[in-house]
Amino acid sequence: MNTLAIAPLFARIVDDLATHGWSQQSIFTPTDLTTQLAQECHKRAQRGQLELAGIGRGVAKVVHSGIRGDKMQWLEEGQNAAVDRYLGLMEQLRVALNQTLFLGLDDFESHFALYPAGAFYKKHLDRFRDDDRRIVTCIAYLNEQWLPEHGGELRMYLDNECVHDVLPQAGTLMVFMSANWPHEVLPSTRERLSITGWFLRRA
Ligand SMILES: O=C(O)CCC(=O)C(=O)O
Ligand SMILES: [Fe+2]
Repeated sequence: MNTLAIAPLFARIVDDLATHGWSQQSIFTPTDLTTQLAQECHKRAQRGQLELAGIGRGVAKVVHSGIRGDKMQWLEEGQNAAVDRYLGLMEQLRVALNQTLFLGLDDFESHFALYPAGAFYKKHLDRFRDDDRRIVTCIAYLNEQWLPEHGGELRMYLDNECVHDVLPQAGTLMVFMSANWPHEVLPSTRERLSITGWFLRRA
């Protein structure tokens, strides 16, 4: 595998994905960027710009609070410097994934997510029944000083009935193959912020 031109952080993610289909990086987004992204997410929430997240896509989308209780807003380029910087990091990761794993990823979609205390997202796969473009899931967590007693873990259901829990700690990036790993968000005792995104393959 030729990973010579790829920065070590991205190379580690690529290697993890190639060997076991997921990667957890506890120091991915720089501290200043993480703080700015959390501030931007809060600002949008205060302005009432976040909407209750749904299940499914387009006309098939329904809000179902028994399945997920987060609020979200899709990210767009050119609205905020921190968001643009984050999208730039994801673009570097997209190029690294294509160079090494030949995934043919040609787009990235992502949204801020805010889980109020007590909210959760039940076990699911990140694929819609009628759309298999989502290939790789990436989640960046924005929560300073998250402690185990706060709950809110991302629970990954791995092979052989094993689970792997990830604390939504600021700076952590979780990356996994969207079709392979069922996962859920456990309820937390405090508000939980993140950016969830997907690398997409051509339709
Ligand atoms: O925030 C997380 O840890 C996971 C979110 C998730 O599974 C999703 O939005 O599909
Ligand atoms: Fe998910």
